[in-house]
Amino acid sequence: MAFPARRFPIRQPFALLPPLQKMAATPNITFVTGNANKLKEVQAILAPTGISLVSHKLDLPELQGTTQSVSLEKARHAASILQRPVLTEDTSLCFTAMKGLPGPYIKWFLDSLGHDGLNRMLVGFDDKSAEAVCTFAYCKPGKEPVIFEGRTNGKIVPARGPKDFGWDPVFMPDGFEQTYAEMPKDIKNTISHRYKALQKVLEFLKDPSNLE
Ligand SMILES: O=c1nc[nH]c2c1ncn2[C@H]1C[C@H](O)[C@@H](COP(=O)(O)OP(=O)(O)OP(=O)(O)O)O1
Ligand SMILES: [Mg+2]
Repeated sequence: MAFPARRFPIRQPFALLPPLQKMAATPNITFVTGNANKLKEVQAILAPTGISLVSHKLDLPELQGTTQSVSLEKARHAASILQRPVLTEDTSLCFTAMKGLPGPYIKWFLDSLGHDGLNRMLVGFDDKSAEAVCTFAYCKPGKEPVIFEGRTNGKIVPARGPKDFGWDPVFMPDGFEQTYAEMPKDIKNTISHRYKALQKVLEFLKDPSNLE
């Protein structure tokens, strides 16, 4: 008997992470980002929790430094401008062969070099592996932010799939034959760097004392 084709090819057994659970108390969270695609993914991942997300578009200055320091500073800045608790997020793409670069500077590399240029950066290296890193920061005005990180390993491949979200077409997560761009959104949203970071954000939000 022929088995139906998989909706998404899997190279090795891969456990999808569980959808996030509904929360008892559902706080209103102000998520500050200038990126509409990030916002859509965060809303989709949080939908089962009942959390309502108020989004605020601010063009925040991004200091140079590690992913963590960029993220901390974005959150401090947003909380001080809006004078309310905020959630911000910074995304890095780290090439192993380049010891973690472009990292938090991926936005500028992608803007200048495009998908093809990101592949060309690795032409001289056998190791095409990369790590997608998502760092959320939650900050109350005048307080120190708390950060939550999610990481997904994969490799850099020639662009495949829709080109509407950043470097999705050139990132193929480990265990899959499809790039982030090719796979259905509901699959990306259960394996992604963003999903894993949001799991940790939710653990934190479950404790009401963290929100006071
Ligand atoms: O899941 C993703 N899949 C593919 N590409 C992605 C993803 N997530 C962020 N990206 C892109 C957007 C930007 O080119 C860079 C991160 O830069 P990053 O500063 O975090 O984002 P951003 O400036 O667009 O929005 P924000 O206002 O939240 O800082 O990687
Ligand atoms: Mg940014």
